[in-house]
Amino acid sequence: MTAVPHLQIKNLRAKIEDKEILKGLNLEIKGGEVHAIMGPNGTGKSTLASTLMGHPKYEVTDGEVLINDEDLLEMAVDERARAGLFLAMQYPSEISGVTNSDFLRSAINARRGEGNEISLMKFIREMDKKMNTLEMDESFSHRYLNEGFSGGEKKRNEILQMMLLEPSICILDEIDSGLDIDALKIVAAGVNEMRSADRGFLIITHYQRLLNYVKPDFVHVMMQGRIVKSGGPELAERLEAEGYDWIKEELGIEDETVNANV
Ligand SMILES: Nc1ncnc2c1ncn2[C@@H]1O[C@H](COP(=O)(O)OP(=O)(O)OP(=O)(O)O)[C@@H](O)[C@H]1O
Repeated sequence: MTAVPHLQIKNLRAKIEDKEILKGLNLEIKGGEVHAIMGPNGTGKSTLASTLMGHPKYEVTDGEVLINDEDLLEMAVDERARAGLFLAMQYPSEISGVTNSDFLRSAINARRGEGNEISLMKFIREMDKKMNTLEMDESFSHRYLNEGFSGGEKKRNEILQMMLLEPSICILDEIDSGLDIDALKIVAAGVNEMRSADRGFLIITHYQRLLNYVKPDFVHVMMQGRIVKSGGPELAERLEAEGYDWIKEELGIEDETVNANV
């Protein structure tokens, strides 16, 4: 029996160009759980996602992150992916000259390792199946990665990648932005299909509407580079209805921007 995946973030601090963005963030995600993070613009949500994935522009200055009890921060980006971490990016990159299917197959094989590559037939079958679920036209498999994709098509493609890679800890950074209502439901169905006891999710979003379709177990509010409040789905409903002022008042926060607390 494989152990339940587990991500532990302890007192994480990170900076970019001498500006501290993450200021002692704590969070724990286990397999089977869906966590949502909401928070005002510029409070460090994407920084958290990129820091966890190992983007070199962020420097970790303190704290610890463990994935299945192993030190995530010591791992190179590809090792993090192999350890089961996945990030669906807020702004996916375009790569001209590399077809979507070549990219996806390389990513799967890199994860599976030498000698354990997926056969071409199996890959095509899997990709077709997942593209069907996401209602993506077959042409997206041979178009260059994200090149000319609309905002919503890029987001669907990120979820396609997640479905094919089958990671154990999935970070979805504003996967709902740019999606029309039908696309939102399709993407949410893709995420829900992936929910299992073997997989945990961290969903970064500004809007309750995604959480109507992907029901979170925990909702966290991030301000000034750390989690300042946690609750259940009712917290997201209150944020949608009332915004963030009540939390700032409750916690005595005068300015929610990260600069205010440097
Ligand atoms: N290269 C950089 N130099 C200076 N500051 C930066 C740099 N990159 C990011 N930042 C700052 O880091 C802060 C956190 O940005 P981040 O994208 O993590 O916020 P966010 O909570 O995801 O915001 P949003 O909700 O708008 O997506 C912002 O104030 C941003 O301007």
